[in-house]
Amino acid sequence: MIGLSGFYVEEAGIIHPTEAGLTVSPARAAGTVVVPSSKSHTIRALLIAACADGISHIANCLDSADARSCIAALEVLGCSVEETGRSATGVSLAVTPPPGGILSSRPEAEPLSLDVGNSGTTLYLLAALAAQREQPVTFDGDRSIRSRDAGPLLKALTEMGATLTGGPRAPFTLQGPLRPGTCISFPSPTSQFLSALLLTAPLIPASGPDPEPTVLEPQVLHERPYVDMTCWWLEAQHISLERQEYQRFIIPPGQHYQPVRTSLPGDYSSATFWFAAAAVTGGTITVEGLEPEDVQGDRKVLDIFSALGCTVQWHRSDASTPAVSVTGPITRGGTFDLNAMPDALPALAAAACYAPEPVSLTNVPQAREKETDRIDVMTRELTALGALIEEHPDGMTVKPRKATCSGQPPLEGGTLHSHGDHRVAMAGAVAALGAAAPVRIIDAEAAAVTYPAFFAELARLAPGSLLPGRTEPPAEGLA
Ligand SMILES: O=C(O)C1=C[C@@H](OP(=O)(O)O)[C@@H](O)[C@H](O)C1
Ligand SMILES: C=C(OP(=O)(O)O)C(=O)O
Repeated sequence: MIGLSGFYVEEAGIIHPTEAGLTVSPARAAGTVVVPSSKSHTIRALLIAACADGISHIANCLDSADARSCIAALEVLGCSVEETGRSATGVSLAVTPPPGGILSSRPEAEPLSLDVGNSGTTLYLLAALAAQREQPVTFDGDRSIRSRDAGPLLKALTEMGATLTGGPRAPFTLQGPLRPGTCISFPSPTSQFLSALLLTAPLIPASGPDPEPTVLEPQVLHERPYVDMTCWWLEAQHISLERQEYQRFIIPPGQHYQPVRTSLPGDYSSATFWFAAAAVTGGTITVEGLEPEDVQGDRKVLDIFSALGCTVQWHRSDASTPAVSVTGPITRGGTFDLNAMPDALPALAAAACYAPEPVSLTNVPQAREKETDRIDVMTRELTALGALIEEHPDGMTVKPRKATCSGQPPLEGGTLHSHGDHRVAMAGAVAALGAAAPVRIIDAEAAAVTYPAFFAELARLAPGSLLPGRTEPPAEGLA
């Protein structure tokens, strides 16, 4: 325990908000930060390891609520997951699948219940894998998970042979086995449905010497880079797969996963909050831990900050790890298609409040189907702080207020509710850095879903932004 205050409790480098919420005061953000490991890579690595023939050793796995939800679900399926090391950005894990693997089971075995917490990636990807088991497995999660529609994925799995009870939202129960040789045409408004079937199809047992492949034909597909990430993992696993762009995937059954032995890169979606903090406050933030050429689609947010007039610079030398700096402020507006990077919407919406020209975030209807309806929630919460936002079915336009043009802070301060969404909580904190007065963030602890150390890092990078020792936000003005 480092210290206790009216606003937060800091323990082992993590700031826990008190019940009153966490108050973020206007402050300039600058400095260097190492971001935590990628959530999307971590969950894929863990799932592949859980299905592999042998023990995996995965370095720099994300240590966050979503990652822990995935691990807990795999443990219920019989995996042993042991921490073998720890760094500032992640944990090293040894993953030992149960004898026969997590996909084998007897039909008469007791049904199992998995709680995926807040993790949609775990829910969808693991539901498809577990649908191969002959033992029924029930999936459930928190309120947000119970509101997310898994219908198209569940329908595809039943067409492949699974028996479904409940749905289309959690809780639902799946019982296998799946059969090879089906051709499935399905909408994948979240790329996670396609990723789930791509990870599952190779492992379906082959029936006979010349088994028919599984053919996947997604009809509507958002977030293509996440599909590329899944295919990147399958390629690393030497899985044979024939692919026609994003239209058709032909996957022979009877394949196997090998133990994973790798170290995972940092998370571009988490880094986006620091890029946005630099853009809002006009400081320079250097982010370490990211792979410049990684398959993560949110890598492209750097192009957006550049188009908004920020300076983006990669620092690469043989002697040091790569780092990227973003320097604000935002000097221009623009229109940006976020279809490939829906998770960037909350941070970009917060940063857009500080643009001198309109910023439109478009073609991202699936952002309404995340932990919250992020288009609606970000519009409402930023508007309550003084922003001028027009909501569209597939995005939003953030307009400059007169105040912005006259040099006044564009946001007034006040209260922002995260609605339990980690990215809304962190985006709210970023928005607060440039406001005229402090912003109290309700449910700030949601940040722990992907970035438990976020507020501790904010306190370090933006001195004065978090005020220990007070029980109420200052009535007016800068603290
Ligand atoms: O496949 C993945 O790892 C993810 C895909 C995206 O979700 P959706 O496909 O639900 O949009 C993204 O929002 C989520 O953070 C991770
Ligand atoms: C949408 C997200 O995650 P998930 O779908 O895994 O809950 C996210 O992290 O923003």
